[in-house]
Amino acid sequence: MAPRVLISDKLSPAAVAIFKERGVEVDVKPGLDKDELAKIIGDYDGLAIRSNTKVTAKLLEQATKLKVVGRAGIGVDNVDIPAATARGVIVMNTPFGNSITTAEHAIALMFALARQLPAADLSTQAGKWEKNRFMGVELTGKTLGVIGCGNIGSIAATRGVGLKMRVIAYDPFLSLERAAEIGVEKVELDDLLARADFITLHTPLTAQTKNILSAENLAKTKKGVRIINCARGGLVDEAALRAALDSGQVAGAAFDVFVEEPAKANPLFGHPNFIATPHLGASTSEAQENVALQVAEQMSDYLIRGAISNAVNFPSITAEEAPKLRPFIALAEGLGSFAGQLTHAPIEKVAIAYDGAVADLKIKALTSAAIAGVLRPSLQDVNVVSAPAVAASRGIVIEEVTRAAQGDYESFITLTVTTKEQTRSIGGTVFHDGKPRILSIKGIKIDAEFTPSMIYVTNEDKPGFIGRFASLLGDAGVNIATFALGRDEQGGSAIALVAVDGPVPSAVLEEVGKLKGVRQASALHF
Ligand SMILES: NC(=O)C1=CN([C@@H]2O[C@H](COP(=O)(O)OP(=O)(O)OC[C@H]3O[C@@H](n4cnc5c(N)ncnc54)[C@H](O)[C@@H]3O)[C@@H](O)[C@H]2O)C=CC1
Ligand SMILES: O=C(O)CCC(=O)C(=O)O
Repeated sequence: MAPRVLISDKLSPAAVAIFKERGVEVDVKPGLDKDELAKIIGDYDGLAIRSNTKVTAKLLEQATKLKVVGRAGIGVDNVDIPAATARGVIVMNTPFGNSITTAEHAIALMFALARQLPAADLSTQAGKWEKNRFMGVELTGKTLGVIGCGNIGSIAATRGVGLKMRVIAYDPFLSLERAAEIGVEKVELDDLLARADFITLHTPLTAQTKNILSAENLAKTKKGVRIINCARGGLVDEAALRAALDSGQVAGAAFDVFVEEPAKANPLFGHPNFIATPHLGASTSEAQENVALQVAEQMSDYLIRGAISNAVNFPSITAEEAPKLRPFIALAEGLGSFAGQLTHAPIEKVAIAYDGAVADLKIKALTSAAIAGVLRPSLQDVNVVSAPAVAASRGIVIEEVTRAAQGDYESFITLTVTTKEQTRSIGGTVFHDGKPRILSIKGIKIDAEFTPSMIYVTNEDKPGFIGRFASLLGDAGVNIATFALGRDEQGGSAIALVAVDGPVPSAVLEEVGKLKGVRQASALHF
C-alpha cells in the first residue's frame, strides 16, 4: 500500500507534485485546529508542516501510523522532539532552503531601521511630506554585530561586509578559520555589545540563548544601537527592550519573531522606533519552493526507500547506503532480540563490536537497531528511532567499538548484554545471500538463520541428548525445520538452536527443560 502523507500547513504546491511523482498519496489540509488534526492523524505515515502545526506529545499519541514529520524550514521548535523520538517518529527539517531569504530579511529590516522606512511610508501616503522628521543613519562604516554565525548568520555577515560594514560575530562554535573566510572578527559577547551599531540575532532558542539580550546585556550595548531579530522570539527580553527603547539606550528594533506567536499584542507594539513583521523571514517564493521540494523529497525517500537525511533525531542514511545497511540492521536487531529474549534481569550495559567492513557503515543506526532488539521483548513500543533514548532513560550504558576484521568473516557484529547476574554474548554476520546468520553464542561457534520460531537449548555435551530432544519434539507434533549445534569442547557445554514450524507449546518447552543434561531451554521468536 502506498504511504500517505498529510500536509497540514501552507506549503508550495511543488511538494504535492513531488509526493505524487514518488508514489506517495498526499492530502493537503492547512488550517486544521488541533482537535481536527488529532482526529485524522492516525491515517497518515507522514506529516509535512511549516511552523503553524504544533506536533505535541498529545497529537503524537493519536499518530499510531506516523513514521516521519517533515518540517519545511529550519526551526523544529513546534515539534516535541523527545516525544516523537520516544514514539519512533523521525523528525526532519530542511536546514538550508530558506537561509538566504531569511538573511535577506534581516538585512531588509536593518535598512528599514536605518531609514525608518515603514513610518516614512505611512506618513508620506497620509499626505504629510515630513522630510525633516525622517533623518536616517548610513550603514557604510558602521559595526554590525552578529550573534550566532551559522548558516543564516554567516550569510547576513557577508551581506554586511558587502555593504562596507565592519562585521563582528559572537558564536562560541565559530572557528577562527571560518570567521576569516567570511570576513568577520570573532569576539566575545560583551565586546560585541559594547561595539555594535546594529545587532542581528541568528541563534536557535536554547537554554543558553534565551534572553541573550536581557535587561543586563541591553544595558551593556552602545547607546543608540539598533537590534534585529529574525531568528526566534525569546532571544531578546521583550519587556526590557521596550524599556531600553523608551530610554533611548536602543534607537530602534525590528523583529520578525516573538515570544508568543501569532503576536496579537506585545510589549513592543506601538513604539515609534519598533518595526514588526509577522514571521516572514522565510516567506519568499524561492525559499518556499526550495523547502517544499526538499521536504517532499526527503520524506518520500524515507517512506519509500528508507533513506534518511536531515533528521534531527536519527543519523542520516543515503539512498545508496539504505540497501547495504538493511540486512545489517536486521542482523543487529536479531542479535539484540536474541539476547533480549533470554535476559530477565535489569540490563546494565549493551556493548556492540563491529569488526571489518561493517564498521564502515552507519553504525549509529545499527546500534539503535541492536538496542531496539534488546529492549523490544520487554517493551513492545520501542523501535530503531526511540531505542537509544529509552535505553538512556533506563540507565543502560551503550558501548560501541569498531575494529579491523578479526576472523573468517569480512564483517562481524558481536553484541554483549550485561546484567548484575551475567554477561551474554552473541555474534553474527550477513552472508552473500543477504541473510543474517547467528554464528556465535557465548563464544561457541554455530551457524543458524533467524527464523520466526526457534528453540534454544544449552546442555551438557553427552551422547544421546540429540535423539531424546528430537523424539520429544516429534512426539509432540513439533516439526523441526533446521537444527544447528555447537559446543565449546568435547564433553563440555553444548548449544542447540532449532528452527521449528510454528509456535512451541509451553508444556513441550517444559519437557525439553527436564531432559537429562539440559541446563536451559527457551523459545525464541524473530
Ligand atoms: N524568521 C524566520 O522565518 C526564520 C528563522 N530561522 C531561525 O534562524 C535561526 C538560525 O538558523 P540557522 O542559521 O539555519 O541555524 P544554524 O544552526 O546554522 O546556526 C545557529 C548558530 O548559532 C550558534 N549558537 C548556538 N548557541 C549559541 C550561543 N549560546 N551563543 C551564540 N551563538 C550560538 C551556533 O553555533 C550556530 O552557528 C534558527 O533559530 C532558525 O529557526 C530560520 C529560518 C527562517
Ligand atoms: O515556515 C516559516 O515560515 C518559518 C520558517 C522558520 O522559522 C524556520 O525555518 O525556522
